Amino acid sequence: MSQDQKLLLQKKKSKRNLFEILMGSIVKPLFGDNLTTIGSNIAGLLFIIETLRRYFPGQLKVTIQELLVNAIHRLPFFKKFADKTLAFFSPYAQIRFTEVEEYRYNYAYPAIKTYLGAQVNPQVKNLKGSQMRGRKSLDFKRDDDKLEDEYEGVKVWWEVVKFNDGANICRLTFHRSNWEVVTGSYLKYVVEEGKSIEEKKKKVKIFMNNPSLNWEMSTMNLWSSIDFEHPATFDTMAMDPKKKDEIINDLLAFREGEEYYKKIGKAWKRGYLLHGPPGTGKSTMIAAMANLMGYSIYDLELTSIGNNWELKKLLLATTSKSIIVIEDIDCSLDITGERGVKEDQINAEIKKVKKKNAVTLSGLLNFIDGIWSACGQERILVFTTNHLGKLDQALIRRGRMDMHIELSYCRFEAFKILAKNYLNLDSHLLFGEIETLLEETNMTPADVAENLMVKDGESGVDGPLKGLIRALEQMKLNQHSNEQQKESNK
Ligand SMILES: Nc1ncnc2c1ncn2[C@@H]1O[C@H](COP(=O)(O)OP(=O)(O)OP(=O)(O)O)[C@@H](O)[C@H]1O
Ligand SMILES: [Mg+2]
Repeated sequence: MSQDQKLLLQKKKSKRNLFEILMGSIVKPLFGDNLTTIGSNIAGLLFIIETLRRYFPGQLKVTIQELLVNAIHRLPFFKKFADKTLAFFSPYAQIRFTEVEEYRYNYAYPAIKTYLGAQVNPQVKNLKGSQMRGRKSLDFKRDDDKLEDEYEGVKVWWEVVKFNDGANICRLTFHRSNWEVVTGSYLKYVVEEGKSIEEKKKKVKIFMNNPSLNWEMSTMNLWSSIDFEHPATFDTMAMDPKKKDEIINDLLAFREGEEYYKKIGKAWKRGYLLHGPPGTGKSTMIAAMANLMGYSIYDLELTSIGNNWELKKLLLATTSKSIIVIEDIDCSLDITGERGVKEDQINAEIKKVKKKNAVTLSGLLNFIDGIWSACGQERILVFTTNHLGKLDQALIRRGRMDMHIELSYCRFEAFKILAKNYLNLDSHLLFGEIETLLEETNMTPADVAENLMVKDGESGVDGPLKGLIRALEQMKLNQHSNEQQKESNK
């Protein structure tokens, strides 16, 4: 027999001895004198086991614990008695985290569960494995309902308790002498760690508001969502690199800005107004923003909302770390009329339809200034428009929309990014000619991109580049004849 085996045997023996001693002291009197003493002896037994459990929460064998807990739960009187007495003398304290606390969802609960689930190492015996859509790797989660954790040399014990009615709690046991560490920094650490794990796993989603006619009483039905899988990034955005860097830096500073916003006493929100002709990349930039920040998008369709109250309700149901988007703001609500813009026949028709829509400019402004500031943290608001001049100044003044971003026709700097994306080209003999033509015409990045797509049967890069030159020359001719036409009409 090896030295190790001997030691193990010795350990086992000593454990059995302790158990026998304990049991002996109880069993003997238990069956001694008469039956009337049995009740109090059972209580004594339970009391001792419960004491052991409380004094050695981590060490006691699970089977004994379960035996004890089951026995105690079947005997409410003893449980109450043991609980009260032991709570008084026990050097251990417990904190319970329930999913719902005073009728409100307890956000610490899922964070704690995520933290506990993430404590995976080779010593763990029970794991859960899963693979989410779009992921290559498998995820493993701890599947034990008990966990011993250590933080700054302090030992604590977690237990996830599932009740028959479906409610779950996470229970933390720790020595009272560690009260400061546990309630001060440890729990903060656990919740933050859990939230950051959730954050990393979170998939970016796009939410669309359901027509208010379909709403039910519950707020769950206000928005429908799907996974957001748009491939656009700032790398692939064709625009002036300096302007691009400015926007990226602004977004990143916003994300890291919690302390700064607190210091200056402003709500942690930022508004971007994207304006420019169709096909210049406004919607593409919103996708790039979402991918850069890892924020979900709430695509707000104002025309399907009945009134300002519904707008409020929708906005209050958005989560933090999100981008709330209102595309084509000039077409979404009747906010241009106040400025007396001349309307043509078609616009007048559209206005008639819009009149029915009761979301007003003041409703929207109230939201930006008031409710907007009150609803949680970290939100970005993006408006897009093709017609900056049509918008009411009140809506777009600085402070409401912090940054105005103009997306415009494709010039050479933007073209180089598209040439890299579509043809993997850094330079080419035809670039010079294209540069001059792009300066002389107004072609959108969407049209340039379309021309750079390699057509069926084409190989190499010359075909798409020459195709682009032809399209640009044609555009130049058209622009020229349009100008001549205008001149002759004068
Ligand atoms: N600046 C750009 N960089 C990269 N791709 C672009 C850019 N602008 C347009 N595109 C391409 O053109 C397509 C249309 O662009 P997008 O939908 O973003 O335009 P938009 O400005 O939102 O137009 P609209 O005003 O009509 O909504 C995109 O799918 C994208 O491939
Ligand atoms: Mg768009």
